Amino acid sequence: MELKQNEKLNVENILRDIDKYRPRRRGWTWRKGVGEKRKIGKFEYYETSELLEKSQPLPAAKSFDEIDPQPDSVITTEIASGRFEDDIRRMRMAAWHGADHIMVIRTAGQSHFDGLIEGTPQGVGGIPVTRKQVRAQRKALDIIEDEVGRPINYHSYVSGVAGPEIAVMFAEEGVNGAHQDPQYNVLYRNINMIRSFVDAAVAKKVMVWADMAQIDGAHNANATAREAWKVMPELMVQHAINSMFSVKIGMKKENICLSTVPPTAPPAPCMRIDLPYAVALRELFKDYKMRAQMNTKYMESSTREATVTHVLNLLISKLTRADIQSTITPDEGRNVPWHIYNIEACDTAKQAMIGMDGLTEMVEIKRNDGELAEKVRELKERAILFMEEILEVGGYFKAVEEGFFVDSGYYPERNGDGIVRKIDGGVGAGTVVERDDDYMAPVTAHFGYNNIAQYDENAVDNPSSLIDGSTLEKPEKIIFIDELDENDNVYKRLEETKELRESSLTKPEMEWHGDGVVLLTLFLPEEDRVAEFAAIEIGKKMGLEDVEVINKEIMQLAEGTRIELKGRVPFTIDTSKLKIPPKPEVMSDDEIRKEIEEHPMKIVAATVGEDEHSVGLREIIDIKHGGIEKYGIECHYLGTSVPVEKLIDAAIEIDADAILASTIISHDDIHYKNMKKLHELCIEKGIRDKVILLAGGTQVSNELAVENGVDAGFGRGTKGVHVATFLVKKRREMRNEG
Ligand SMILES: Cc1ncc(COP(=O)(O)O)c(/C=N/CC[C@H](N)C(=O)O)c1O
Repeated sequence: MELKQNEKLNVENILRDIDKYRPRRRGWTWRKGVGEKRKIGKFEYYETSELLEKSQPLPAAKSFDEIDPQPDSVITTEIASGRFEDDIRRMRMAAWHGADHIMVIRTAGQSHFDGLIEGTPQGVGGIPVTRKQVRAQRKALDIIEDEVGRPINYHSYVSGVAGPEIAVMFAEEGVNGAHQDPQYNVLYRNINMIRSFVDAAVAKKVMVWADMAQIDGAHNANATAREAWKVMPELMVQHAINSMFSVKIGMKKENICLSTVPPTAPPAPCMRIDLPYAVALRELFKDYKMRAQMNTKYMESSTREATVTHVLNLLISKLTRADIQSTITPDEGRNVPWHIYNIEACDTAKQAMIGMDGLTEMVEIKRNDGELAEKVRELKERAILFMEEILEVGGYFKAVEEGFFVDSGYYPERNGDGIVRKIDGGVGAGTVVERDDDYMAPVTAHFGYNNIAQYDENAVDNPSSLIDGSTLEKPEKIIFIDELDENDNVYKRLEETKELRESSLTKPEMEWHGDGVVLLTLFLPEEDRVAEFAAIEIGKKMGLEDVEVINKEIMQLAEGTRIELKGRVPFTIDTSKLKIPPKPEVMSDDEIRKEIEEHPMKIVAATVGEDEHSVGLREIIDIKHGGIEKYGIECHYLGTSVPVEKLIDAAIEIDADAILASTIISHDDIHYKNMKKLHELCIEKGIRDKVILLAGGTQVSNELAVENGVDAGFGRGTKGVHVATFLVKKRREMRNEG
């Protein structure tokens, strides 16, 4: 299957023969071309990776020859709608916007499932990670990565009481990365610590076989702590525990990624708190990879505020190191992430990192003296003291029993309110049993005593040879279960949205195909409670259903409130009935230049009426902005607030081929009234059939301009080439008629 950029990804094709799909590779892929300087467009870049074959550049790229430089860090987007089939389209959007690490959140509470879930049930706040859903998404990512031209890493979570089973399924299905950190089970899911660490050892051993990248769970302490900056010493200890445990299991350090989050956010002086921590961490763990997370703790419902915080987080990444730059959607503080915000998050990371390309060639941090040096040293000392105290009390399990972790004190200060777990408590307590002497498991990547020799000396290094290969060698041995629930499955869900896929009907969506959700931003000159309830009324009167205010920001307590409202539209739009005007044709620069050389052209131009705006017209004329002068057209610019009469007299005086009237102000439709006046006065003066009349401005529509007598109207986004093309074509038409 190959994707065509102007065709939608067909989910049914992905599901077809899904039971026969095999992953194309194992393990994690870092970006290529990192460390090489490269010229992209007119610029030299120091810290980029190879370009994509296909991608969606930033909006401003239209002023820079549509270049789309790719940062050197892998960029992550987290996807969590609960319907994997809808998420596949979002993955494609994210890949086009530069994401090459797709992290799929699991459905709420899957950590407590003590086995694999099968089929394709719908999830909540994430998908129930099942073999079929993983397989379908990895298969989809194969064709998406072929389309954009860069490998994409697929990632989810190995945790909970079914950790080892998930790890094996991920290894079988070609998953490229996973969170794995037994501390997560213990602290946040209250799973018995002995069970968690034994499971983690088994799971990590399988992840080593699959060459998966591992992300730890330290960021959770940041998110859980009362005051996030207080747990900085502890975070380094948590990183150390999981990293060294992983090394002991055989995981290579370049696959061990520390999940590090800048702990604070404005209005705290966050750079002075977060930067020392980032420096200390990277120095202590210089042989490991850094997975820079963006702050999720201090995110409210303002996407703007979250984005600014995230740009500050990216500055820290650029000043220190980020092998993986994970993005958090700016709407995570208000709903399960929507497509548009996954893409905003990817663009924020790409835009900021490319904008800061090579920054440290000019700016370096004051590492050896002053506040930073003191803070770095202090953080390292606190972390080492913390680790030493763990050893003193008898090790990690004892320390957890004594509530060492996520205490609200800034270690060694302790407030006694840390998370306490008992060695013999929690989910799965007492479920770890000693292996019998004759225990043997004929499987690959087995952790611990396997006693193979007593069965076959030759199989010691290859236990699965006893059963002619395990599923890791013989994927045909995998038991693929298609569906378990005749109602809660992808086919039923696809039935619901079939009409939107197979007809010309369409609906807006934010999270799921056909959900009808739209987002409105409005301002009400009321205090926030009044504004909130007035906004809901407005949404209802507009015919929206399930109207909900998802963000409100006080502009001033009495003067007014900014509201963001979401609601559902109950209707569809039939795209076959839309009247879509043809895109303006554009001639090539050479073609236009040749025509003007053979038939010189003169124009007069001005901003008419009482209108002082000149920028737009200058962009259309001036050679600097790619204006029409660059084709050799002789332009006579009369300035701003020029009366229509004066503009016509000038055109007559130089025998102009065309008059360009710019008109930005649109109060009381003055722009169309000036166009009508221009047209009628040219008729009065007897030149209307000899001169081309063009009008332009941000509020101008071609239909209304032509209705008011001019030959064409040019609105927002018009470039010189559009105007020059029209002038050449219209004059040819007039010459043929003449
Ligand atoms: C080490 C670890 N294991 C498992 C899970 C998930 O496990 P459940 O299925 O119990 O939710 C997590 C979750 N972290 C949140 C993702 C964060 N937004 C991130 O980008 O890292 C985790 O950190």
